[in-house]
Amino acid sequence: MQCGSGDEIAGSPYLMESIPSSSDKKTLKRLGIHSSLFPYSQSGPPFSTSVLSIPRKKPLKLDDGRSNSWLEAMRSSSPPRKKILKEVNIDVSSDDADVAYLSWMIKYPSALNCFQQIMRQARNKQIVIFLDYDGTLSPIVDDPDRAFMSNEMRSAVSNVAKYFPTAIISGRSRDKVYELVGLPELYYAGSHGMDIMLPVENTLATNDANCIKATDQQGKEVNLFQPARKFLSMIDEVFRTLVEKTKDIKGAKVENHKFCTCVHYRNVDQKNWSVVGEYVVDVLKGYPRLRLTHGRKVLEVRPEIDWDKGKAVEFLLDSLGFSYHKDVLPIYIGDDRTDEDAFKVLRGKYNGYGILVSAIPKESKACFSLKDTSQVKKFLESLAKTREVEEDTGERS
Ligand SMILES: O=P(O)(O)OC[C@H]1O[C@H](O[C@H]2O[C@H](CO)[C@@H](O)[C@H](O)[C@H]2O)[C@H](O)[C@@H](O)[C@@H]1O
Repeated sequence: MQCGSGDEIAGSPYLMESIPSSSDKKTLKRLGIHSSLFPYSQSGPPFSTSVLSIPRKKPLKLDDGRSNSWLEAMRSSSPPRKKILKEVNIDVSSDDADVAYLSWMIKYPSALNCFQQIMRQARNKQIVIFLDYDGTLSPIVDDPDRAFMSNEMRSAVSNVAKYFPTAIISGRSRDKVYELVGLPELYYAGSHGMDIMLPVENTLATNDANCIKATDQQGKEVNLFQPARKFLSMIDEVFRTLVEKTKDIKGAKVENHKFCTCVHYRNVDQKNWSVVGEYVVDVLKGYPRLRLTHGRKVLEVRPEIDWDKGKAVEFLLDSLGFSYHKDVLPIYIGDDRTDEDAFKVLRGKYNGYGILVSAIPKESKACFSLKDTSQVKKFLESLAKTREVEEDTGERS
């Protein structure tokens, strides 16, 4: 089965060269984020190293190469393509951009073009679908409160869930993403996987110390797996401090996602990005058990626990009874750096497929790509249709 580079999944995509992004460097610099906040080696792909750890006692510095990579990652965190090209002062025609995108697709082929191959690989396996929300099911918009998914997308997701276990894994709070998606038949994980809702019959979750019983939106008893429970009040405190700190920065918006909080800078004048970055870093100096990551024009504060979207995928697969890797083909569709943790887990352990949603070339651990949310919808529709036909013709029962 082909994955990315056109070779077998095992190994080959890693042999490809990274696509460097100088725009990210500039962005982080503008955000005033300090290099000592970024303890990871930058020799690998930028996404997999996108976690900022707040230093315990070290002074903050901004002057080594590592911070530049982090800055680059921040800068490139948002299409549209034309704007990005303008931001990095590259004089390219759209033809050049198209060529760059097409070359990138050699490594990350379209999941639509490779659909038959994906289905062949799924033969005799249970497909499990994982979906990110923002930028995957809903287009990126300026106001996070208005990031709605279309009814057509909702029905595509609902159809897929008729045939395959389907989970949403979002950086938003679980309640918020449930409200936006509104499909009770799905599994939901909010706060980057730190808040997972499972049926009460799920014994794996029931036996875990991080698990509590609760009721869902329909009043049904459920298990909630919340590995960062003890950080609840700390996150709330940081949220309130960040709201206060950034209240005079026009366009800054702070969201409370229960187990993490974030500061949006999408609508902040670029000359003030460094102020936003400095304020967040300043606040976090008082909280050594929290760390900083970033998404698309957003700085995210979360507990420094060994948990991310990748861990959430593993937990959900185990909980749903798919611990035996050969029986399952997990597919994860996402657009964000935080989704890279999940892509990595899928590749490494399950021979599953990460699909990156991106209209611009980006280095990723995904195997395939889709250009935008409309292609995501098409892919989901094809999955449901294919399985429906297979069941109708008795090819699969
Ligand atoms: O994991 P996700 O479901 O992708 O959530 C990640 C973040 O998504 C939201 O922010 C992003 O989308 C907004 C609406 O399109 C956009 O305005 C913002 O710039 C993006 O970063 C959400 O508001 C964040 O809290 C999530 O962490």
